[in-house]
Amino acid sequence: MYEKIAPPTTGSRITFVDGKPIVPDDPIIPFIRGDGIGVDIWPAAQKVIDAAVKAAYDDERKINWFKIYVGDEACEKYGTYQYLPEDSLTAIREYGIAIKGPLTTPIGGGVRSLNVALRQIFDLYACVRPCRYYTGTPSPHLHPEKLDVIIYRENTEDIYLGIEWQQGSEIADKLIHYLNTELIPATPEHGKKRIRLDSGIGIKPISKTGSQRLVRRAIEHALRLPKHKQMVTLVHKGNIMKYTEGAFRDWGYELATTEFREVCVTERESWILSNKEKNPDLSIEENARAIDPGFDAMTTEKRAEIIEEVKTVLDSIWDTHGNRQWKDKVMVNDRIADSIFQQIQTRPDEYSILATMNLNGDYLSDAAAAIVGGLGMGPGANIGDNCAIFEATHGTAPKHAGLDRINPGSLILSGVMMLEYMGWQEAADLIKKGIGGAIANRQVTYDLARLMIPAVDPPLKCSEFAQAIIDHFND
Ligand SMILES: NC(=O)C1=CN([C@@H]2O[C@H](COP(=O)(O)OP(=O)(O)OC[C@H]3O[C@@H](n4cnc5c(N)ncnc54)[C@H](OP(=O)(O)O)[C@@H]3O)[C@@H](O)[C@H]2O)C=CC1
Ligand SMILES: O=C(O)CCC(=O)C(=O)O
Ligand SMILES: [Mg+2]
Repeated sequence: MYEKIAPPTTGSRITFVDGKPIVPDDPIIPFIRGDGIGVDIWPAAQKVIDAAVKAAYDDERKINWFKIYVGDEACEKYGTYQYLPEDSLTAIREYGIAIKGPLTTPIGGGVRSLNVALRQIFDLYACVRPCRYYTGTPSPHLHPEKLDVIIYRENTEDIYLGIEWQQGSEIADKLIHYLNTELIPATPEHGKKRIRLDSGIGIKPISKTGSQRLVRRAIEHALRLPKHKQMVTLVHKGNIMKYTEGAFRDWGYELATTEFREVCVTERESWILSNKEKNPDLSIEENARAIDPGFDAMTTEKRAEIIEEVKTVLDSIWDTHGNRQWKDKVMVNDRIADSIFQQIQTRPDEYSILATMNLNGDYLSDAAAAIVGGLGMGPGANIGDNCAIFEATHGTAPKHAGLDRINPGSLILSGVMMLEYMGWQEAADLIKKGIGGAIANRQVTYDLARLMIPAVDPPLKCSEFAQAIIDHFND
């Protein structure tokens, strides 16, 4: 079945039932070392994960690692441009859960991004990136501990579909001509707009299916959080792009108020309900005026729409959500993408799960990681219904490769996410404790060392940081 690799001779397969992994005590887990700093951070992460499993379960549980090849290492083993060999895809398909170091986006060879290709091949539609603060981590913010968010980033469409045509290519020219002469003139709202003839063209598809399955996972995750963190914020630029970004928001709300009706309340619904709770005699129109301060300046139609909204909310959910019952539900709200970048800095504690389309989530996950210590502390998971691949938020950081200096924290924390996903919480908790202990004792790599006051000099090496984490398991 495999051309150049062989699975470990001991261990069992992880299987999936209804989108959930069924994990044996001796799972076989494929790993991709990764390019660039992969040579440094993967061995460090593997050592910490193995030590945590051993410390938590002694010999009752053990991961049987299966080395597979993607990226530069794959080209060495399988030949030029063999970045993504079939062997590796078969292994991930067979064993269900994998973990990987970062991969360089190759130039040539017909592959855009190996990282994106893996997410698409296995339909890993939810890119989950938690950003939480470990005490003692240096940060440019006064209160980084107030940020504790989980980004749910759609992982298969938007720019990740990568459908675009180069400026000057035959198809780009044809498409521009067709748009300028047929489609745009046939759409009155586009008026006299025209696409410049020397444009490259990219397509931004946002589907209802893709949006709702992502938001579904985000709401399900919110339901597992403590009450005060049960909140999902739909991040979008719907004020500018109604039918893609705005539709993502609308489909998110639709899902929350249908499939999750009993357990969700939207922000606007909560205003309507609480207005009536504060003043039971409030008329529908007064309530509408209170939720929309610009009410009196609106057109008659718009006012009627808001009055209808208030009436529908009170008629349909007052019994189940009124009288403060909504306070026990998952709060679903939305924020414009540019605004959320300042909100996570100025009012971080008002957010919990941020559900985003692809591009917004890419930017937001690096920015949020910066608040809690930088990319060295930014873990991630790509989750689908039959497979999951765990990896850090950052890339291959080539200038640091092979120097045993980079921070492995991001991949180690991705390992924590993997253990939690497997239900091996005790091992995950040991690692989190170890990371907290190492940082609190100022045992850190260069990235955190240079920001600490006073600076830590010399910083720990990558491998030494891994050992320090293990040494702090039992603090
Ligand atoms: N999922 C993946 O595998 C991803 C792959 N990539 C790919 O990686 C390659 C390099 O991308 P690039 O733009 O340089 O971005 P990177 O994320 O690789 O690195 C940018 C900078 O971020 C900091 N950084 C990254 N990782 C760490 C870490 N573990 N610890 C501490 N600091 C860290 C370093 O900053 P400093 O030097 O200032 O300390 C580094 O120079 C490209 O080919 C890109 O396509 C990019 C993103 C994700
Ligand atoms: O694969 C790449 O080159 C970029 C991926 C990326 O930026 C991400 O996953 O956040
Ligand atoms: Mg990115």
